[in-house]
Amino acid sequence: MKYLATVIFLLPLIGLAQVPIDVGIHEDGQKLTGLAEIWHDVDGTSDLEQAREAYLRGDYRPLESAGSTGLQPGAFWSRFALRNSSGSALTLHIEYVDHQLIALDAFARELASGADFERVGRLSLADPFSAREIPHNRFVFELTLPAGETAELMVRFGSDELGVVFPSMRIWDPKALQSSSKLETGVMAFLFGGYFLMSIFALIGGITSRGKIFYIYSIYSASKVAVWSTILGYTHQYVVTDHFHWSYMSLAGAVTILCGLLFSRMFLQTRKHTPRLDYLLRFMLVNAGFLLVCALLKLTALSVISITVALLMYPLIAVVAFIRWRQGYKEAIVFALAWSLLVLGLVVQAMRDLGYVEHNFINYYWPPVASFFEMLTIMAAIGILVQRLRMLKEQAEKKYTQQLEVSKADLERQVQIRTRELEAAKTRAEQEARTDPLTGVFNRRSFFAEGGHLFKLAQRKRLPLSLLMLDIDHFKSINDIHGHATGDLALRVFSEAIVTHIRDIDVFGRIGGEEFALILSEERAGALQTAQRLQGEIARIAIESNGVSLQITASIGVAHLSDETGIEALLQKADSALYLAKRQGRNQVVEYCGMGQAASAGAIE
Ligand SMILES: Nc1nc2c(ncn2[C@@H]2O[C@H](COP(=O)(O)OP(=O)(O)OP(=O)(O)O)[C@@H](O)[C@H]2O)c(=O)[nH]1
Repeated sequence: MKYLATVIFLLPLIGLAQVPIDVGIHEDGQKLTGLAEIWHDVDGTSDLEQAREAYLRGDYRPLESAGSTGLQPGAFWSRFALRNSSGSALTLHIEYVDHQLIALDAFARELASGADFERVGRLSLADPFSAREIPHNRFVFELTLPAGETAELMVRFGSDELGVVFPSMRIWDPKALQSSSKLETGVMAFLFGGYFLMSIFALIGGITSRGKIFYIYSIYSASKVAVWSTILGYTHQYVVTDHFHWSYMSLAGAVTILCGLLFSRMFLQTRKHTPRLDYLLRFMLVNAGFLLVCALLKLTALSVISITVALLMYPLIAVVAFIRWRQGYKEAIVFALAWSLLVLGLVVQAMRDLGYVEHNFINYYWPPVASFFEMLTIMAAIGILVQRLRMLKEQAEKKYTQQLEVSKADLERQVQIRTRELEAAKTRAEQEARTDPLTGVFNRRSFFAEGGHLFKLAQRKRLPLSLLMLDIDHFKSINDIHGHATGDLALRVFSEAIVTHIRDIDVFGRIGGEEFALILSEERAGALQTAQRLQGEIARIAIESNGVSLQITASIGVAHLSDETGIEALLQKADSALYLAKRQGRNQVVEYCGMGQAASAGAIE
């Protein structure tokens, strides 16, 4: 029995135990504790004793993948040995290779000493950050190795219900880890500062332009700071130092995925231009919402499934952006490039998490750096979009101004035409109001108005004035025999004949039916002479009616201004003379010669 126990005890040293890793004073993190002896504690409940038993049973195997266990439940144990080959006592800092783990427990003893293992590290995400012996954003524990000693270590990597574990650790001397950590934090601070600046710029852009897209981008960029600082452990280190929980990583992830999806849908205008693909984006949004709820409720398995679905569907957005570019939306190609950068980073991360790609410095930082360049490129896409929209706006404004000027000139031209038309219409209306529509000479009202002026002038200045009343003889029979139209024609021709043979200053008008009146600024002799001349002109009128030439004559009564008070009185006198002319046989000029003249006063043949 004792022999058997000795064999079992020595077995690891003979067959299973891997060659110890030589460590010295200058350890720069290049050496890894390795994946040679790994054991999967499926339900995660085994303690050190049980892990040792599993080791002695030979259950520890090299990890088959490139670095990660893939998504697995429970815990993983790693066994390795470190040999101090420096010749003096060493203090080493052993750092977990990946971001964060739920819990890490490390035990050590001198190899082959048969001594009990001692705990050298106990790190838990749930513990306050101040509880960490080495204040580092990743799990680090300290190991002291006396000169020439080889230590055997058992490390437990606990991932709670389900998780991805990288069961290997970097070996550092404390100073090297410190300076590397400073450099790393400086680089990350630069990236976060960049995200933050982009967020602020976008916010200012949103406030000045009132563009919703700027606000979403601003939140998206800020969420990137949240998600990467949480994943990389800085939130636990600097912000939520006491009650950090793994679900905060899912929470930050859900928020950034939501923001990214909202931003993409808005930037690419998928609802309008690619409605079918937009349903997929909506599904992605619902999934991201689900992830948010799972994170809040701290449901590990569902969170992991949801985030996997979200990331698997991420490349779709680059495809949509490409389609939008093909539809003629120029900025979409820049967006497609940006999103592809992000997807590339996430693919690298996924490959690493699933154990297909080796875990190294480059693929560890690729995702946050790719994410940073994604945001920078999107910013450029927004810039191009804004520039294009501004140009379109300027062009539209220019076109609008030109059109406005053309319309204005058009309007002015139309107003001018209309004004001229209205003025002409007004003149016409005034003319029509003043003239007799049939003959075009003054009507009765304007004859009295115009004649009234002449009358008053003559009265005041004692100038001569005569008034002639003219009446076409037997006009009724012209109407009766030749028709009313011929009567009208006779009236027109008669008027024209008179107008043609009088002066411009004379006032001639139609005062009723076939009665006309003429005011002359002339003395008796001149007036009578004009009357006779007009009589002669009238007699010469020949009106063509139905092939017959029709002659007309007119009777004229003449009165001269003496002591009349108004033009009506003078007209009455002329009318008396006209009456006499009619009575005496028509076609003659009769002059009014005072009261009682009706018998014969001055008939002129
Ligand atoms: N065609 C036409 N006839 C008119 C117009 N105004 C009045 N008359 C006619 O003129 C005629 C005037 O007739 P009367 O007053 O009897 O005089 P007359 O026939 O000219 O006879 P004397 O004056 O005595 O020579 C009437 O028959 C009216 O109907 C008009 O605008 N057009």
